[in-house]
Amino acid sequence: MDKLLIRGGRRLHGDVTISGAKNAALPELCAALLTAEPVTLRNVPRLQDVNTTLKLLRNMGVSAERSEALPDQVVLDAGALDKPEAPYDLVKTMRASILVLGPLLARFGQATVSLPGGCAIGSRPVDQHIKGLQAMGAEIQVEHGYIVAKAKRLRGARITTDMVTVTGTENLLMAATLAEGETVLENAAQEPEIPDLAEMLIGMGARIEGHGTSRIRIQGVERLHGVAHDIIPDRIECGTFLCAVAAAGGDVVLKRARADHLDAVIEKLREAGAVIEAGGDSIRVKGNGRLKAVSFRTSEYPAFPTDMQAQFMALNCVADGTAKVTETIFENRFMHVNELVRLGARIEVDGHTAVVQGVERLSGATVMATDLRASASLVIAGLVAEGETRVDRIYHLDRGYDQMEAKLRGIGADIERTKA
Ligand SMILES: CC(=O)N[C@H]1[C@@H](OP(=O)(O)OP(=O)(O)OC[C@H]2O[C@@H](n3ccc(=O)[nH]c3=O)[C@H](O)[C@@H]2O)O[C@H](CO)[C@@H](O)[C@@H]1O
Ligand SMILES: C=C(OP(=O)(O)O)C(=O)O
Repeated sequence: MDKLLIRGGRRLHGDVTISGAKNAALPELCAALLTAEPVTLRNVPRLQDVNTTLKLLRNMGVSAERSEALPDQVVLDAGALDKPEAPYDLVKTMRASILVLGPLLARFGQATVSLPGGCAIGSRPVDQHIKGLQAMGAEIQVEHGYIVAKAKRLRGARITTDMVTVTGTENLLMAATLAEGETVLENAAQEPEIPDLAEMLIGMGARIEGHGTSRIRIQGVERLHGVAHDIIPDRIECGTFLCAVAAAGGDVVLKRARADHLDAVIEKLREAGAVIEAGGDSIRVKGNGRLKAVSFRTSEYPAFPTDMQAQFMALNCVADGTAKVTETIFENRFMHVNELVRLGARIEVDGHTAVVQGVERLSGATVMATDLRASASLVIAGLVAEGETRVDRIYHLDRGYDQMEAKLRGIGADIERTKA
């Protein structure tokens, strides 16, 4: 099993190109199910989750290939789909597989999708996806671990989800594009990946207004057509590199980055003492000297993202002072704490809050990645720790970061992938 070996203490210099967003790529690959015409996605990141999604779509009879000449491009064709099913074996490694449910039901009138099950950061139910599709007229049974959904044709409805849900909003948005009449999604998620998906759907002929706000209106159409769409840059990958440079020190330009998608994180980094200069499609970050510990609370966009909580906590571990980190989205997203403590961090967890008392230095050790962003926080901690840090179980990292260690090596980090 692959591990990362990091020798800490190097400052980071140079530039890094940010990849396409995982959380936009996954729903957008699934959106290709909504049409019988070819769909081209550009700026598709090279991630395990993308590979899993392509495998899932191929298993249904969709042709889904990366272009050999242009490897960041994927061409999908769901014209010959013959099996509207997502089996457990493919779904279990990736919760975002639930995103095939809305499109399959809307275009084929039926879908059988395995329930995704729990995962390390929390129980993550999909009741709101089901409730929304039922409001659109779907008959849904949950049997033998599968969601079995049927609808002759979905019909528009007004749907208010109990909480803000990102993939829930995406599933219902995709389903509504082919429903009969108007759908209004209230309490919709506003994460940048939602307007990106909506723009792609509009390019396919969908009629959508209000995306990027908490009320999205969709007028259903009879059919959608093919499109070529560019995926937005990954704001979480970008935020991860911002934290890494701020913590390790140095001067790095992140290219193909969207500062306007990261306002809350950039504000906190500036409060900590990092220098951040936002350009048109790049961000320059300079870290010089010890940062100040900064408290924050995760919440829905545009507030501080839960997907950046672990990485910013790593930075707080070596900052001056004490910070309170409150997680409000997932009930079990502090799994990195015990591993950071193994590196010498001082952190106490009380319910949804972790109190981090900054220390002068961390010391390298062997640690274990427990989920995707936890892995990234351990990499950041390894970059600032004295001596060698070995991060085990990095298949979590590979799920959502495109060649992270190569990108870090490119800016001067001493990091390598090993088998031992
Ligand atoms: C592929 C993708 O885009 N993943 C992101 C998406 O996950 P995902 O879409 O799974 O997360 P949600 O926004 O749905 O979850 C928010 C909260 O609502 C709860 N909930 C959600 C749906 C539901 O039917 N019932 C329910 O109770 C969840 O358990 C969680 O506590 O948004 C999360 C929150 O920004 C991010 O951390 C993930 O990176
Ligand atoms: C939690 C995450 O992803 P997923 O929803 O795909 O598990 C994440 O990207 O941090």
